[in-house]
Amino acid sequence: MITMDNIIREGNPTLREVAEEVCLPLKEEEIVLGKKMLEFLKNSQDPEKAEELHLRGGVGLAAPQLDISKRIIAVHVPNSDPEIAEPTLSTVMYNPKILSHSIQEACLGEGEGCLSVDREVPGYVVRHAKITISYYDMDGKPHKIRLKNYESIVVQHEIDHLNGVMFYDHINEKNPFALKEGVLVIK
Ligand SMILES: OCN(O)CCCc1ccccc1
Ligand code: NI
Repeated sequence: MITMDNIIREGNPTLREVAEEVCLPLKEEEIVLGKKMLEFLKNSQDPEKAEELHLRGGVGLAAPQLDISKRIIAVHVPNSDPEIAEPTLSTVMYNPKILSHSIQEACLGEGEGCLSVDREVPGYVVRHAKITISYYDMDGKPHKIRLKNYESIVVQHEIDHLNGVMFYDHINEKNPFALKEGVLVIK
């Protein structure tokens, strides 16, 4: 089971590498890794398990954060409506790729954090508002989906990890809360 001890922190060079694509058909160990990454996210969002295992809550995780430089990410985004148990996006993505994106940009109103960054880094992380991505799932099945709002932001944060990019690389150093005209601020 993955715990915080398995997550490497900023300063580890793996976080600045461009990760390798995985080959199809997926190796058993790559499928098992994906399942463990998703399990970690679910545990991190379960109050009892998170406390018991000392987990920071996470909605996404990328293999390089486990010191595995492969293009594998997991996302588990709960529904913003607490009445709805079904997550809005819960999957493992192999070789995720942004095929196209909106001109419009967006950012989270509260900024971003990262399980590999043990400090607050205030500021707007401006990203594409909408993206169309392709990826393979754990069964090796190809997908092409469009994402917007919070899900789009999370997946871009994770794909950044596959390219050695950290969220604070996007923050305007001079004025972290500078916002160009028309950028959508997601609450
Ligand atoms: O890479 C995963 N991670 O460090 C956990 C936090 C994920 C995340 C947090 C804020 C906005 C987008 C994504
Ligand atoms: Ni991160």
